Amino acid sequence: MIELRNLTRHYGEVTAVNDVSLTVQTGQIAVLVGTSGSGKTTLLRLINRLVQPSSGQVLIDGADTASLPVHHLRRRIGYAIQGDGLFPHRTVARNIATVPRLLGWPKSRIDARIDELLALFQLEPAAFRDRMPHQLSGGQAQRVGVARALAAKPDLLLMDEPFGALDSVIRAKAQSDLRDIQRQLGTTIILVTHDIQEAVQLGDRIAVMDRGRVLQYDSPAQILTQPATPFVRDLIGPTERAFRLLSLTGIGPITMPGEAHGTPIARDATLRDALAECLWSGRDALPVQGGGIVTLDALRANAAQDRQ
Ligand SMILES: Nc1ncnc2c1ncn2[C@@H]1O[C@H](COP(=O)(O)OP(=O)(O)OP(=O)(O)O)[C@@H](O)[C@H]1O
Repeated sequence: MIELRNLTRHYGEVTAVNDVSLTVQTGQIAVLVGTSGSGKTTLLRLINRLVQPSSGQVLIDGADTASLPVHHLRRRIGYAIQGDGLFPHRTVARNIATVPRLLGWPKSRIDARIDELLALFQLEPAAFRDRMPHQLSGGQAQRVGVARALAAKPDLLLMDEPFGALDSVIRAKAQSDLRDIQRQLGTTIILVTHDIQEAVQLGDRIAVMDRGRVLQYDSPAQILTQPATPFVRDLIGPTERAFRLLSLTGIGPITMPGEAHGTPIARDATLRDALAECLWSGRDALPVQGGGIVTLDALRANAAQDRQ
């Protein structure tokens, strides 16, 4: 569990982070969103002490990080940044091995970990181990960057706009890969993004920041349906919120017995997918793969219920 207690950081006249307190449970993803200059990156860097707090504390599993040597802390906390940050003159394998080597892991353990992570990120180890970063696509380099951050099995992974440089197709894939990998490894993640949809899709909790303060720290559904301030409401986009909310729920709960025509929708589709398919194909009901149907009426009733 990560606890931030009254964290503040001043830069001269500017208060980049202003009295922030929040808790991230082990194995959860917390996403920091907010306008440019709201303090997201500074808050992230206060956690691994790339930036020193003016006041306040960071506790990991109850231990104040101020009492830990900085190098020890950085090895327990993975850090992945936009544009991957790979060392350009080191192979993929050497990049991933950076922290395990610092920790003095035996070579056999490091080699096994490199292959395990490459396979996890769907990069064939034999083909990618010895490549140089310039021989990777942007999406592949990004995955290697995240693999490197995870190499020494950190308690916590900090990610600063990790998918910012990717196109929307690769970005969606990288997001769902991250979710899967996070579930498999149980890593606690704190992630900064500008993209509200990314926050809604990835976050167990979302912290909305403005001028150094956290205005609301809640589940995506709470943020969407009960924005704490007009700023939060505007940031999540009043015209988009209905669709964002639909994207949080699978079709399972509204699937009912019945028959419908046309191409079936996947059983793990979201309510948003189902609505889009109804609108696109001009159907009032969709068959669901494996049996049952989803109707436009049920989608509408569900959306009305979520708003209450
Ligand atoms: N090293 C620094 N020296 C002086 N001011 C700084 C420094 N780092 C950040 N700031 C200021 O602190 C505030 C918060 O910056 P920060 O980078 O944390 O915001 P951000 O929300 O991550 O922004 P962005 O989304 O644009 O990356 C800004 O006003 C910024 O100018």
